[in-house]
Amino acid sequence: EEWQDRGASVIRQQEVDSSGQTVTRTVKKGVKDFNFGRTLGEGSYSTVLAATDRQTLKEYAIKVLDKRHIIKEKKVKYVNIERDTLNRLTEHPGIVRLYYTFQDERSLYFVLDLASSGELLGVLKKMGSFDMECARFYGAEILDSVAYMHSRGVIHRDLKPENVLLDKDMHVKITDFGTAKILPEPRVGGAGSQEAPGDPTDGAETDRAVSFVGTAEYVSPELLRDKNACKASDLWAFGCIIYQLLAGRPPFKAANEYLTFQKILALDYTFPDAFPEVARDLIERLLVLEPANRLPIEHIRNHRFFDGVQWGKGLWRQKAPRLK
Ligand SMILES: Nc1ncnc2c1ncn2[C@@H]1O[C@H](COP(=O)(O)OP(=O)(O)OP(=O)(O)O)[C@@H](O)[C@H]1O
Ligand SMILES: O=C(O)C[C@H](Cc1nc2cc(Cl)cc(Cl)c2[nH]1)c1ccc(Cl)cc1
Repeated sequence: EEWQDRGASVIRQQEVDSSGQTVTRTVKKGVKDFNFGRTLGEGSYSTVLAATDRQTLKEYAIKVLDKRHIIKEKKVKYVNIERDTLNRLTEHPGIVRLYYTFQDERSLYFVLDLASSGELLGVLKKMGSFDMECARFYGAEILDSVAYMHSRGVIHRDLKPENVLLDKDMHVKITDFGTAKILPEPRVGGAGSQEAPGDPTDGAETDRAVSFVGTAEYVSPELLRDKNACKASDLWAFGCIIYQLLAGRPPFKAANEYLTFQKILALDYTFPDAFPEVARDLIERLLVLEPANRLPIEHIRNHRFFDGVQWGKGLWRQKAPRLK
């Protein structure tokens, strides 16, 4: 039997020895337990490699960060936020799972689920755009994953097709939690415990200097206006993603970031001709300037756009639709 202390790299294994005694061995996972393979990609502060556990032969993605670089670039906070956030999000198929973290003298290591089919953005670019069946399936898996994150008090804050990875069966694995926000535990019975998703008191960035702004095309108006991100900010990004899956481009895109921000604040976007009406209706209820007026997740699940979707385990067990 094997259980592991979340996030630490300590694994305890129980075995029964020859005299019938139960023995618990403490095993520390480290670099030498893995065979490293091809490079899956590079980040600003990281390299992600495919790797195989030499004992179990299980395949992982290992994100390697250079300590000196992390310290020099003042990214220590982001690395520890990524670790703490992933440690809270361990029970959902749509979130890249963190198995262990460890370090050696030079580097830090995140041992993660391997998402071997790359980024949703890459697949979307290859297809041009998705048909309604594919947009509905990927929209549903992303929404189900966001609902789980929010239920665990986590706001992603940088949802976009690059951060939606795909596993070998073409199911969603959301990644990149270094810029997520972990909401303070709601006070039991206190005024704040009835928070609405768009309620600015729901643990939004209270410090004056905003610590993080997402990616221009998906940034919410409240983050641009009041420097406050809330759960509903992820629903704004979700609306942008659904639009992009069907249109092949995001709703707010201009020649530079400043002009993109102007379009967002002015809600200046249009739908291409022949854009499916049921998708248009959903998007119009998500791309709403006032966060509290955006459709809450339970209402999104019941929207006509998702008619026919089996929510829950069925969604994750079914075969992903063939991209056409
Ligand atoms: N679990 C994973 N499985 C497969 N590929 C991954 C996984 N995690 C990241 N990658 C790929 O590795 C690359 C680097 O990812 P990483 O998260 O280290 O940096 P990033 O977030 O893409 O870049 P930045 O740090 O600049 O935001 C990305 O292109 C991503 O597609
Ligand atoms: O063992 C743990 O889980 C806790 C450590 C905490 C930690 N040790 C660090 C050392 C350095 Cl130099 C930089 C960062 Cl960001 C560091 N973060 C850790 C190790 C590896 C990773 Cl990927 C994240 C955090």
